[in-house]
Amino acid sequence: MGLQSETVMTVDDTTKSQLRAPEGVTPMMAQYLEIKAANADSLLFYRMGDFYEMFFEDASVASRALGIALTKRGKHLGEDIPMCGVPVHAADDYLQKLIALGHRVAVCEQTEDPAEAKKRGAKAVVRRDVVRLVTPGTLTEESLLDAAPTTSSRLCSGSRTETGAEPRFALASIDISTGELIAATCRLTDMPGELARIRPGEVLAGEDLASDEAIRNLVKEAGAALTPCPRAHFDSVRGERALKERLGVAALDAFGEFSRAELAALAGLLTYVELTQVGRAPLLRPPRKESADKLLLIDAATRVNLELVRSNQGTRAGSLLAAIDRTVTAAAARELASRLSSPLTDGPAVNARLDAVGYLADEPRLRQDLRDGLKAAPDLARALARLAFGRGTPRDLGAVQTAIGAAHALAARLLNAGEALGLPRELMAIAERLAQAPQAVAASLSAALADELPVNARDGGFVRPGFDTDLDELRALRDGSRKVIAGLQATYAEATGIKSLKVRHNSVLGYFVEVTALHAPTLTAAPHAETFIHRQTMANAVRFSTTELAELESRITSAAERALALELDIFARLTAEVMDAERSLSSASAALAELDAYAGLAELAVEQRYVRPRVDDSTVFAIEEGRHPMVEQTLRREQSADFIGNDCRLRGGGDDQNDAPSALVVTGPNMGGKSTFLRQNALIVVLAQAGAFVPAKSAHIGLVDRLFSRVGAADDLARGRSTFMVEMVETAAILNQATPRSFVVLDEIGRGTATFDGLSIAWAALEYLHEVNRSRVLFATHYHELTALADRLPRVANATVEVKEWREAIVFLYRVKMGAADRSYGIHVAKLAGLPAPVLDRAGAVLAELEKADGRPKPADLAGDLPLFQAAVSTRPDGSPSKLAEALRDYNPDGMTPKEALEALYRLKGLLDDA
Ligand SMILES: Nc1ncnc2c1ncn2[C@@H]1O[C@H](COP(=O)(O)OP(=O)(O)OP(=O)(O)O)[C@@H](O)[C@H]1O
Repeated sequence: MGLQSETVMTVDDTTKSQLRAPEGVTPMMAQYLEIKAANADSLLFYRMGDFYEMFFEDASVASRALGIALTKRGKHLGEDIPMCGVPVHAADDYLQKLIALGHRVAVCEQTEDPAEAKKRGAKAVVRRDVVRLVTPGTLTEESLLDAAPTTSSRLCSGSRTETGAEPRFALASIDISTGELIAATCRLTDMPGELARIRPGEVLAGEDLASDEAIRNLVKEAGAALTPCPRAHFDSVRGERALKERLGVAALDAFGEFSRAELAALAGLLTYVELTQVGRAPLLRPPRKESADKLLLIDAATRVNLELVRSNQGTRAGSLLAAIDRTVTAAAARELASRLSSPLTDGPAVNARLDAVGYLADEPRLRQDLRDGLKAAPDLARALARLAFGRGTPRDLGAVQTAIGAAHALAARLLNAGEALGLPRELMAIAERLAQAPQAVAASLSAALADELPVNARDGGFVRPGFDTDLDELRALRDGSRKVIAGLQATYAEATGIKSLKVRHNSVLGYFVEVTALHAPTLTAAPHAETFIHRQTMANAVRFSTTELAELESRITSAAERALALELDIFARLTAEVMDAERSLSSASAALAELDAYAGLAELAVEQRYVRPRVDDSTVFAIEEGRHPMVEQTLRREQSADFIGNDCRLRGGGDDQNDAPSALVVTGPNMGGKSTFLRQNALIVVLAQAGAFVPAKSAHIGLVDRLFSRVGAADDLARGRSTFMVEMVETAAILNQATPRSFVVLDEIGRGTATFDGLSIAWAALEYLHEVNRSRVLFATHYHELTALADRLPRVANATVEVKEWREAIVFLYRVKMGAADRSYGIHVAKLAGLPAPVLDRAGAVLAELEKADGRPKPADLAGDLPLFQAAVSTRPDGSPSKLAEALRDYNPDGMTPKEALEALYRLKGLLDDA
């Protein structure tokens, strides 16, 4: 097969030698070894009855990985064969675990009935074949594909376009569960962001590319498995030809202009899919070209920092996606996740999306009707994908039928509303695609399918009575015979005079007559002995068969078998009919998801009071009373509290006549709301350019080309870098990439090192952003010294979060106002956090001293000038004796009565508490 992954188990040399010598082995083992040798890089799930068995090294690896018992089965070359197995019905769970651990699994099924094999001789082995390879990027099982839309089963393939100073990479990706196919090109520096956006489970690369250290690290950091494939798979000519063939088109131009490298990446992808699915053709939607210049570039760290589709805990809950998702179908939730992951930079496209949201926000009745209709629509995309893969079920056909009906109903509702009001472009296009859902297919399905559909085609019974006369006849024969059998019980009971005689069925005897032991002699004696043939004696019952029963039974069986075969034929025909209409069905399914996404965003806008942002080509960023989508909802839910909206006005581009600064330096106490303010503005950019309304009173956003958001990093020891190193690497990335159209959010950068070093770096970075990058910048810092920059640089201004002091405590107002913070209140916040009083006192004293010194203190000075901890109780920050010390000095223990001494003690304690 030639596919190898570095993350998969490799077959060790002993196993290889075991795999080689098939002499003297049982025919079954010989078959196993042959199949295993052809799939040496995968664990082999070898179907035996109701189990998938694994042998040899596979068994040891899998039993360890899955925590299942390792047993033995027979001998091979004189040694026990290790074996373990998983039941077929639970195989999905085990597959999932193995895939998550980076293994690949070859699923080997019996491809003929054991009865067929027997006909070839008693020792003949049932034919088996690998029917597919399961790898992280090629999962299709519903249970494997965690229904949550944040997890993606994308398979990605990369190819390098040019070497030299700045190589570019073409990335093609497919979502096997829906057939969505995308190609794009990016620079190496943008690869981490692109991979974080696509979130592939597996990345394919030609052997040369896959051995590149930088590429391997990138893929590893993206959490995907890297699978090296032969160079020959990445042949652009072959890719183009394969795509055209699959899509039945003469040219791909209609779908976009694909570069040679993109076609090569697509070729690698399609070849691998073909190999892993062993000839079965998955669903393929026409490829979409994503141009880097049409997408807002968000690097990997920013995606994590802003929690776009996953929270920092790795869950969907807590993410921006979870906060804004009001869609009613899983497909639309996936669509929304993809829009949030890939906001646009194309103004007209953004505004077209906003038009659609705005229209539905203004039409509550229409919105409600559409949402009700969408709720009733099944997941068409996944049903189609399963049918394409040959893993479809009658219920998938039913889903296609229902979805076509829903599509037409929704199209009619939209067009009807549009007649009066005129639909915006996006909704009109959706209505047209929905109206093209193939009604003829729905008609065939509704004529053929029964009302209740089984999960499995092999269960039969899904074809509607009256649809096929042959099938009806066979069913009548089968059911008629069953009735005759039911009647036979009465006939036999009367003939023998045994009232308790029963006709029963089991899988060993088939139909049989059962009487109690007491009555058995009646049947074994004349005249009944001729009719009733003894089969089995149980503790209390005796079982007999009769020729009549046997004949009826074989009639039933053959009628049932023929009926099932007919039904399966009909199933195949219907599936083919659906697949012939694949293009228009895929388009309708995408339209359903988009409509739901728009209706969901409109619902959100109304429910959460979001407004339509004005989006244009300027470099303005003007937000009035902006809010943080996640913090706002959490506050309301958990504390019934309102979020305080804050304005933010910036203008990038570096025009010194700006009416607004290009950079804001935000200072203020810890916990005051700085980070929240910074992030909410970045999130507003993402929402607006994804085509959603935003949490604000008004918003005007000049399209942003790159978005950066960084927090002074936490240690990344897993990657072997210190806090400071991570921070500097990330800051470097921003300074090297941000443009006058970019939006940069920096939260406490530079704090990971010695104060003055950190301050100097933060200072220089801000100057550089101001002079060179000229981006829109929000810069939160605890270095108050940075506020001085506002006086030196024309486009830097200060902002601070307001607090009120109240009886030595502080109250956070969460209001951002222009100007610098007068003090930092760090010690107040430390008090809120419950630091012991002596520590707070001591910190207050050190602070006073530092402020007096107005510069960098020498540790020696501090030690010399200030009292130590032990003394803190007896001295004030200014060094004078405390009240406690003074009171103590006045006491004369010898002159006190016990009562007075006790009172004095109480007083001292009181003074201590006041301290
Ligand atoms: N505008 C607001 N309205 C209401 N509550 C807010 C607002 N902003 C922040 N908060 C509340 O204050 C908490 C702290 O805010 P945030 O983390 O932004 O503070 P910070 O100034 O960045 O603190 P630190 O400097 O310690 O990181 C938030 O979790 C939220 O509960």
